[in-house]
Amino acid sequence: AKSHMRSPLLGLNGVAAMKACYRRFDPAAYLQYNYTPPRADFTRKDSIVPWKLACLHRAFTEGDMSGELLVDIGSGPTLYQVMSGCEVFSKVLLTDFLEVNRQELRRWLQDEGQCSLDWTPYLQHVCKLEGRRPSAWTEKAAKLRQVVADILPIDVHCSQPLAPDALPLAGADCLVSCFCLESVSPDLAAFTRALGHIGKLLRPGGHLMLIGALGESYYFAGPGVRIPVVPLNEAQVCTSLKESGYTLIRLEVYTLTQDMRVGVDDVTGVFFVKAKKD
Ligand SMILES: C[S@@+](CC[C@H](N)C(=O)[O-])C[C@H]1O[C@@H](n2cnc3c(N)ncnc32)[C@H](O)[C@@H]1O
Ligand SMILES: O=[N+]([O-])c1ccc2c(c1)CN[C@@H](CO)C2
Repeated sequence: AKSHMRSPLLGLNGVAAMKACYRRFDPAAYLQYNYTPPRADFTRKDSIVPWKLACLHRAFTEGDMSGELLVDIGSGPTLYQVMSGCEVFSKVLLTDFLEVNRQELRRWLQDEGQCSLDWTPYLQHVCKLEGRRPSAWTEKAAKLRQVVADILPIDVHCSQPLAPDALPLAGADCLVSCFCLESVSPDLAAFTRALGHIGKLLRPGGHLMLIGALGESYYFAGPGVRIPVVPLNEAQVCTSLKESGYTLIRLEVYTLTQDMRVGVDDVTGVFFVKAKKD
């Protein structure tokens, strides 16, 4: 007899259910949905990706950074989030939960084979933000390939998200994390716990750059791959940061215009946080 259909997620705890969802994450589709026009349109001032790159550029270059090691938490298949930081820190570690994403990053970094997205326009845009001519993008690509030391597995729901020997004892000097915590947590409490877990990877006085979704309850990570998201508002982000031992330096918010809502999620805004670990 046909075994009755059982939802694969029933009976799993919230974190396990989220991990089951991520088994269907499709890097190429994810990049197509979020990192091509209109959301990544460098000819438009109101496009989301240029806004994110401007926030990161300012945060990394306003003179309060120190140290050598930058760690990106939940990198996914994207590199934009370290294109400013790679000029400030001598060592960058990328991390992700899924091997398919780590493979995507490795393909670009080892400059071999077809990548799912051409990062050239991103490199050129960040060069422009740095006052360099866009043709310097080849130098920035070389810089990025030179400073990225490794691409590591990570699980932000573990109290120790990385392998024990992944970081120096003192911890990282800076963390960046974009659209990870709220997209991998079953609820606000788990989001806040994960924020605390990654905080343990950061040295006291180190900085956290956090980009995330506001008011989002789901997103598609491929055709029919619907992933639940913890819907956050600004106040919850600030409270979670405080509860997890960070001091807020700056919070900036981007509100999506109608044409940025392309049907791949129900996100209403994007937050950028620069914070310092107490
Ligand atoms: C929405 S994507 C964000 C990707 C990228 N940082 C960006 O800015 O677009 C969320 C990422 O979190 C990763 N992820 C899923 N579960 C995770 C976990 N338990 N710990 C850390 N990362 C996880 C996924 O593999 C995915 O790459
Ligand atoms: O507009 N964007 O640049 C952009 C980039 C990535 C993501 C979103 C929006 C919204 N959904 C999240 C996953 O929860 C992923």
